[in-house]
Order: sequence, then structure tokens, then C-alpha cells
Amino acid sequence: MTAGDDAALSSAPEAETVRSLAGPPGTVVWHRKDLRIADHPALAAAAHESDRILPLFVFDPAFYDERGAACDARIEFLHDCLRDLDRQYRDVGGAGLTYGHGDPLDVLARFVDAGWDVVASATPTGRYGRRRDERARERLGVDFAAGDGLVRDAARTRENWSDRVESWFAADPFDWDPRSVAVERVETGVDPDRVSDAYGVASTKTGVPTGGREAARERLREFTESIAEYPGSISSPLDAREGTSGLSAYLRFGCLSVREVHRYVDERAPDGRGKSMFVSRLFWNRHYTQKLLDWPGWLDRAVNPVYEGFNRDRHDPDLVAAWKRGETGFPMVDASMRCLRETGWLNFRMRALCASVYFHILQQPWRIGADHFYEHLIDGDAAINYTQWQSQCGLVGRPGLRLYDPRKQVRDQDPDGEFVSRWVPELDPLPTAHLDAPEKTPLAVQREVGVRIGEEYPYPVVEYESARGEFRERYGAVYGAAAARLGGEAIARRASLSGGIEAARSIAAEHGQPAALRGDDVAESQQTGLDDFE
Ligand SMILES: Cc1cc2nc3c(=O)[nH]c(=O)nc-3n(C[C@H](O)[C@H](O)[C@H](O)COP(=O)(O)OP(=O)(O)OC[C@H]3O[C@@H](n4cnc5c(N)ncnc54)[C@H](O)[C@@H]3O)c2cc1C
Repeated sequence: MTAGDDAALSSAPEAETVRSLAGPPGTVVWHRKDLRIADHPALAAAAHESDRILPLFVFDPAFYDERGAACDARIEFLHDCLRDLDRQYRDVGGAGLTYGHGDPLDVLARFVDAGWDVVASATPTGRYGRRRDERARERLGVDFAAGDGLVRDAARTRENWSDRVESWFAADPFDWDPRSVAVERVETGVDPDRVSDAYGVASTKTGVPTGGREAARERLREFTESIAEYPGSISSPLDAREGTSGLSAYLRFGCLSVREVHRYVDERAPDGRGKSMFVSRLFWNRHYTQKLLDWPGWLDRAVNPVYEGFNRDRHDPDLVAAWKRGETGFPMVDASMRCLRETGWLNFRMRALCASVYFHILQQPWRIGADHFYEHLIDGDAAINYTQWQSQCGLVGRPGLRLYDPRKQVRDQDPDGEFVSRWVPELDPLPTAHLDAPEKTPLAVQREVGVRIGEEYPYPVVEYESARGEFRERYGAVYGAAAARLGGEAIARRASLSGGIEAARSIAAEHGQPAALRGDDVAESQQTGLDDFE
């Protein structure tokens, strides 16, 4: 993002504009990442308690200037969602969405000073959002309405967690009657187009879906019709693009609630493996989000202190840059990283592969990699991205470290070489049999097809087998100590395992010794099973 011609967008609405709203004050519904009007806890609460509501979204410069962590494509997706939210309010007879700009606390304070209440949906966020929400609660009396299925009212959040989430899924959605309340709006001169101009938002990504509830509902409808094919589509990066739900960005921005998706699929999809696998992933969504609620440190500190700073002494900016550019010499990693940069999406297995190769094979500090994902993913969700990164890297200290072999992934998931050729076109002339390890292609073949490894395409930036062995040794040397730390209550709580403190303690009891890793602790990866959160 670069500041455009219109960079001087002022803070809005001004206090005078807010004061000029005719009639008695009501309740501001402060939308953040819940861009819908159905199953919305804060909106339902406001509509029940007030005769007048004013839905508000505040464009916060912190997300648009150099501090912002999102690529332009995610910002554009957000802007689609906002236009759609404005339409949703108008479609039920309301005046639409009010757009503010500036520090959200300054903007909200103008409403509070004019006698308005403010309510927002409670949502786990990183440090910035957490501080913002705490200040909003303390200084302005903003009320945060829970209702997202996460457990907040228990000392041990994981006690009966699955049952509680299941009851939330089964409960009726939050409801409100648009006829019983006046939906107000104030003109501020701010809207997504002006914000895009002011901050120079201009995505270069391709194939990014349109944001908003309408597009989300259409995607959900189509996916539900073909849900039987879901299990067979998950692992291949090509099949997954159409075969998985494609709902992650819509869920991240709350165009649909996770509960709405669950209910729709539960009622309409045929029973079978596709349905049950999909539903289990909706639980994972809540499971990983609960983790961030339980411990905000997931975003920047190793959850298990034994692994804090792991790989830091090996930080090599050239290796990191090669990984980011998709020039590691491992075709499946390179294709995936280029696909991520160009489209903002990757299926689960390729995300896990790229994280694994980055941390286990290139042996680079995890956070730089996680931040890169977070920047480029359209569905970049702090709660899922950083917790998944730490889990995939093995920073929790659970047994069963997942090491992905990038060459095996070509053979298993792209046997015809379609994905690799699409994203690494310089390898297209190479016979498919050599796409898993191009550096081993006989020179005669390289000459014949006109692809010279080391020139058109790099040799692997590290030697795979020795790097893997070295990592196992380094990781294994401290694994017993890491597992032991899970036995302590503070670390067990922050690890937020689905089995709760007891699960963490039993890992500590079984594996917690300073000895080297047992052979079966480092296994070839499997897609995460439902058991992982049960
Ligand atoms: C390193 C890494 C980083 C990731 N970062 C994100 C992220 O920032 N945002 C994000 O939404 N997902 C993330 N995931 C999880 C997963 O890859 C995506 O949710 C999925 O690929 C999105 O595509 P889909 O909506 O078609 O998924 P589907 O297979 O259709 O799944 C439906 C929904 O279930 C949830 N879900 C699926 N898999 C997982 C999972 N493993 N963990 C938690 N929830 C899951 C998502 O909300 C998803 O939209 C990450 C995974 C890894 C390994």
C-alpha cells in the first residue's frame, strides 16, 4: 500500500456531525470482524434494548499505513464485505452502515459524549486489538457481547469444551426484528472507495473471490451440494481449490457465523464422510480461536518456553527470501509459495508443508514465516494462522512432530505435475517423473528439454536429508525438557490443548525427560485427525 493523492482523510464523523443526529441517542453497533446482520450477538442485544441503532465500521489507519499487516487483496476483500454489509442493512429497511475513519476510540468517544451507548461483539484478537478493546471498555463503557461459541466464563476453559461448543452449534441463532428498531446512519464522507484511494490500496493478486455475505451464501450452497467429494479433494492443492468449501475468508470476516454454516450443512447436506469431516473442521475453527482467547502470546512467543528463540541463531535472510519468492529448489514448496503470493490462498496440506520445510528444513525463525503467511492469506486469521504455525513447527511440545517431505508431496498430491507446472513454469518442459527432485534429472534429459537445473531453476537451497537429520537432533535434544514444561499449570493453560490441563500433564508424564526423542516421536506427517482436538 502506498499513500494515494487523497492521503489526508480526516477523522470522521466529527463530534458536530454526531451531535447533529436528530432524535434521542440510541446504541451504536460497532462492527469489526463480524460483517453480517444475522446471528450477531451485539446487534441482537442492541436491537432488543434500544429503539434506535447506528451500525458503524471505523477504518483504523493502523491497519492501512506501514503498521498494517494485511496485503491489499485482503483489504479489498474487506471492502467488498463492508459494501455488502451496508446493503444488508438497507435490504431490511435500514439507512445503511456508517463509515468512520480514525482511531476507533476517538470516533466512538464522540458518540458516547453525545449520549449513545456502544456495543460490539467480543472477539479474540492480538495485542493491539486486545488493548483497544480494554480501553474501549474502561474509558467509554463499550459493552462486548459474547456469543461466538468460545468459553469465557470458566477458570478452566477446556473443561467440557466440546460439549459446550456443540450446544452452541445446536442453539438458535441470535435474532432481531428490523421492524422494531430504527436503523440510523450518518453521512461522513468516508467509504471503502475513498479509503482505498487515500491509502493507495491496489491488489495485484488474481483469482481472489468477492467478499460479502451474498457471495458467501452462494459458495456455501454450491459446496453443500458437492460435499460428498470433499474428502477426496482436501489434500491436492489443485482439487482443493474447488473441492473444499472456500469459506475461510468469509468466516474470518464474519460474513457468515460458524454456527450458521454448521446449521446449513447439518440440515441440508447428506450424511456421510464429507459432512462429518467438514463439521469437524468447524470445530477446529473454534478450537484454534479458543487458543488465542486463552493466551494472546501465540502471536509472538513460543507457547512452550523451551522453544523460544529456536532457529534464531540460524536466521539467514537469503534462505527466508528464497522461501518467500518460491525459489528453494523444492518444486512443491516453490509452487505453493508462488500460489500464495499470487492468489492469497493455499489448501491446508500445502500450508503445513511450507511451514514445515521453512522451520524444519531451512531452520528459520518461525515468526517471520508466520507473518508472511498472515500478510498474504485472504483468510489470514490471527487466531488460526499463528496457532497453526506453532503447532506445525512443533513449538507446543506435543509428541508426533509433523515433518512433511516436499518430494513425496509432489508424488502423492501432484502426480501429473499440473500444480508445479502451473506455478513454476520454468519446470514445465521437464518430464513429470523428475518434478519431485529436478536436481536429480540426468544432464542429458536437461539438455534435451532445455531446462538446466542451477540456471533456469535452482538446486535445493539446503540438502534435504542432512538438514532433516540435523533438525531432528536439535529438536530432540530439548524435546524431553519441552514436554516436561507442559506439566506446569501456566504452560498447560496457555497450550490450551483440547484435552485440557490433564492432556498436557499426561504428555509431561510420558515424555517429559531430558532424554533424546524416542524414534516414534518424529513421524511422517498425516493430515490432522479429529482426535487431535478430542
Ligand atoms: C500454517 C497454517 C496456517 C493457517 N492459517 C489459516 C488462517 O490464517 N485462516 C484460516 O481460516 N485457516 C488457516 N489455516 C487452516 C486451513 O488451512 C484453512 O482454514 C483452509 O485451508 C481454508 O480453506 P477452506 O475454507 O476451503 O477449508 P475447509 O476445508 O472447507 O474448512 C472449512 C472451515 O473450517 C476451518 N478449518 C479448516 N481447517 C482448519 C484447521 N486446520 N484449523 C482451523 N480451522 C480450520 C476454516 O474456518 C475453514 O474455512 C492454516 C493452516 C496452516 C497449516
